[in-house]
Amino acid sequence: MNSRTLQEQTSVRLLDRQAPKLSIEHLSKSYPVRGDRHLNVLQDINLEIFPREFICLVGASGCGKSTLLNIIAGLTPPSSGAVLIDGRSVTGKPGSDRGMVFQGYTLYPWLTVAQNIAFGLQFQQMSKSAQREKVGYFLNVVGLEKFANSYPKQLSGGMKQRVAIARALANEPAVLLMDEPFGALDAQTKEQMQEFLLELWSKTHVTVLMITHDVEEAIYLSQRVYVLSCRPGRVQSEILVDLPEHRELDIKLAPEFVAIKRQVLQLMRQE
Ligand SMILES: Nc1ncnc2c1ncn2[C@@H]1O[C@H](COP(=O)(O)OP(=O)(O)OP(=O)(O)O)[C@@H](O)[C@H]1O
Repeated sequence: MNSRTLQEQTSVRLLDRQAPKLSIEHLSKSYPVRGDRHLNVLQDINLEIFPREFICLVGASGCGKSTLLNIIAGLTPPSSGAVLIDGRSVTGKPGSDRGMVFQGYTLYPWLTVAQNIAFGLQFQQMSKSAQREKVGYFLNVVGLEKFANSYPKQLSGGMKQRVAIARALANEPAVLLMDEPFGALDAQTKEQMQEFLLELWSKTHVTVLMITHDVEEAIYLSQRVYVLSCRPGRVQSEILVDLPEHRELDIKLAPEFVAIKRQVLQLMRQE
């Protein structure tokens, strides 16, 4: 089986002396429900993401994946526990250290592609020419130079998500957080976007945490997959995706890929 235990992976990292980019420590979240009862959505979540890792989080619907990502992004407060980026606690307001891409298209319809990408830059102390240069760079990275002056309604779903990713990356986040970014796309566009995302990740070296329902997508994109159990959401297991870093779509048919997929699916069924 192409997986290592958590202890084995941890010892490899200790040898590498690598500090985590993002750490979640003993994080729990509950929502008040009727009367004085509480719904425990997340319980004692602990996870670590190392610089330049691409990590996916999978789990059944309603197990708290979006809640966890929203807490990391600073959109929802945790009930207890901490989120650390580069060792510093960041629980609180959303910050440019955490770029977020959602499933729904969240572009500003009245702004052009270039203006959407530039949106966060105007709040930074950056000259207009530096902003233009940065927008040009990210338009190039996501392959949309020709659409700089188009409006979101003139773009396909995949193109809109490229713009959303470029907008998040332009703020140079420490971690890129993605919540089912390709969930609304048809199967073919989704595969194109997966290829695009892997290429982008190898170009930018950004650290990524992505939520997906799609186990195949999680394995294709990531180095490790966290499986969340339900009610309350807990880290049920962590699978190492021991596949070459450079991946073509055909790898999804390889026996080692299928073996990891079987392992993840079995873990998800166990819970
Ligand atoms: N603001 C809220 N108040 C009360 N309960 C909430 C709130 N937000 C989420 N929940 C509950 O928390 C649980 C987890 O929701 P969440 O959206 O995080 O799950 P998920 O794993 O992302 O689901 P899906 O995969 O279907 O998107 C659900 O039972 C949901 O009803």
